[in-house]
Amino acid sequence: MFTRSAVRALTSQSRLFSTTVARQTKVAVLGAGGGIGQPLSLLLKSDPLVTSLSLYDIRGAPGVAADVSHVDSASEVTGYAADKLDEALEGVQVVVIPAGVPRKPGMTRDDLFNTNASIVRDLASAIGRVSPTAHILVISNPVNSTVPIVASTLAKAGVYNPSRVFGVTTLDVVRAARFTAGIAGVHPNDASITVVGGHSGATIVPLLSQSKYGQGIKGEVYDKLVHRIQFGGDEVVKAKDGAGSATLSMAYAGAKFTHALLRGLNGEKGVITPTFVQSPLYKDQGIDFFSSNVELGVNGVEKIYPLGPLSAEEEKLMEACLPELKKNIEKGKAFVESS
Ligand SMILES: NC(=O)C1=CN([C@@H]2O[C@H](COP(=O)(O)OP(=O)(O)OC[C@H]3O[C@@H](n4cnc5c(N)ncnc54)[C@H](O)[C@@H]3O)[C@@H](O)[C@H]2O)C=CC1
Ligand SMILES: O=C([O-])CC(=O)C(=O)O
Repeated sequence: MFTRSAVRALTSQSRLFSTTVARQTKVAVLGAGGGIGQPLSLLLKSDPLVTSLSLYDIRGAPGVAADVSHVDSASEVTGYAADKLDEALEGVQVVVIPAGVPRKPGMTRDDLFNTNASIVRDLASAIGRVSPTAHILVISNPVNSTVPIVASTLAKAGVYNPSRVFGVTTLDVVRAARFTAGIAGVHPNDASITVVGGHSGATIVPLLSQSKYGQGIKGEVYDKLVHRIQFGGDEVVKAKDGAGSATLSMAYAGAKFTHALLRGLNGEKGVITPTFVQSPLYKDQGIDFFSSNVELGVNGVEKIYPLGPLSAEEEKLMEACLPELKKNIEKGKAFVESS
């Protein structure tokens, strides 16, 4: 006999992987040995839309692969050591990248740029060479810069397709639903919130006014909620006290976004979620990449939705978001230009 909370847990589990129809999809995780990479690999092993899982890291991927491969789902798992990147990328349709260093207390995501920019550039360059038509899901921070780095690296190699490069901002969406549901006293599944902009502090803009349960939250409670959504990452960095940043919730969010993309690639219609992509929405202000609701389909990005009506508070949040986002994007592009 299931308790009510057990039934709820099963229901939300089935929300993570809501489809059982399978097609042949090979997914690679680059950085599979890390804090995100390991649980993400486990979750992807359980995804019925993944038929083959290719796990790569400069350290430890064969061990993670041996471990995860014993899980009794249908997919095949192979691990690749540091010198086997090209083999890991052979024939993949989707590449998820959580490779790179995480924050310590007192650091911003931008402080990771110097280390992670070259890691992401070199991985993108290998993808462009070995699997140029793969869909690339970038988790490595700072996402506002690493996504332009991937795009510019592929463009330099002559293989860039903007429909196939995504910054994973799903953790912001997951947090927004969880935190809003906590205030409204409802299940997070009912409190879905569109989060737009980018993935760092002020560039994270939750559109609470467009949500049934978000729109009633006002005053100090609203301000605190917005701050918590924008700085949820810092909350985890502080609590981990030098041992890294969000890994488990990020693995969940990464698996959720990957599954959404696989549903779209599988031909399902109406798969819509926020993600950071090359976007026309603020192009007139010199901002080429932006996160908003995107319909995912057989080609990757099928349709980029406009933001819809914003409240006065959200207009102000957007004013703070845009200049910072623009700077982060330009920094990423300039890095590849000068490489
Ligand atoms: N997009 C988002 O919402 C989030 C992004 N992140 C970011 O994800 C990244 C990874 O975080 P964690 O897993 O906690 O770090 P971690 O240090 O635990 O794992 C990173 C892994 O990347 C591997 N790696 C380093 N260079 C590599 C290369 N050239 N090729 C392949 N693998 C390589 C390392 O060996 C390590 O196993 C960080 O940049 C972090 O800031 C973290 C949480 C949320
Ligand atoms: O805060 C960090 O550095 C990791 C991250 O992106 C998040 O948790 O949102």
